[in-house]
Amino acid sequence: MSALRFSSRFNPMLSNIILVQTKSLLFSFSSFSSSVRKPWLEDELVGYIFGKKKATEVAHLVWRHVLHKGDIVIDATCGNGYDTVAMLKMVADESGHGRVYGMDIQTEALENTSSLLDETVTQKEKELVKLFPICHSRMDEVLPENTAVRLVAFNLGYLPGGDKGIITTSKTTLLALEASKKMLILGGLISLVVYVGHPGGREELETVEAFASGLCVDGWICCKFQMLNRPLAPVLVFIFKR
Ligand SMILES: C[S@@+](CC[C@H](N)C(=O)[O-])C[C@H]1O[C@@H](n2cnc3c(N)ncnc32)[C@H](O)[C@@H]1O
Repeated sequence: MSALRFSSRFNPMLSNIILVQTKSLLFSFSSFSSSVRKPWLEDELVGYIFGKKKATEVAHLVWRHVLHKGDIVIDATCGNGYDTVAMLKMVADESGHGRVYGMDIQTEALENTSSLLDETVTQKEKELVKLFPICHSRMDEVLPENTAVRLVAFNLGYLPGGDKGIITTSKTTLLALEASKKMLILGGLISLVVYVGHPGGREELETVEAFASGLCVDGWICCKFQMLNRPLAPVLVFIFKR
């Protein structure tokens, strides 16, 4: 596993130091998804490195690099719906193709997601979203058999503004990762934003890392983005199926 260090010495105002542990750099994704250079992706990564972009923004940019109109995607943790809306915008097309299968164990989260969809997308686009009040470990039960999934996204932890006691857990996250692995098509991505500041968060990150580290190099590219001097900052993990 290679490691790159980006230090803030180019700009003394900035204090972030980032460790990028990767079996291959993020840019390797481009050789599989498109040969066209995407300067905005570079901008977002540089923004993240210099503390101007959030982990979720980087995740959305990476999704945009992988997704096409008409794709089928899974939001494994709908929460307040921001990720659902972001991925819907990337896959929805005029002909009504593209699907977002969203799930959350809290009905409050699904209601928030539904309200955000009402506010931000058209009724036709909203019809492309299917929401399920279930644990993401059961995702294979709600998707039609042999569905070709391009993206499974996890934004782990608790519902912002909700009950902080209801959180994702290592056990069900691992089961959901195993299910995602089976459903993903070649060129697909499992994307995780992992929070470590709450009880169980660090253990959950270790579970995610162990899962990703165990995938064969021939079939998968697995990388992690982590702030070194902000130990409670969210960690980004991308698992790309070659
Ligand atoms: C950090 S929030 C997600 C934020 C969301 N993606 C957004 O854009 O607003 C994490 C969500 O995961 C949900 N969750 C917890 N355990 C879950 C499970 N086993 N299956 C599905 N969702 C779960 C929580 O209810 C919470 O709404």
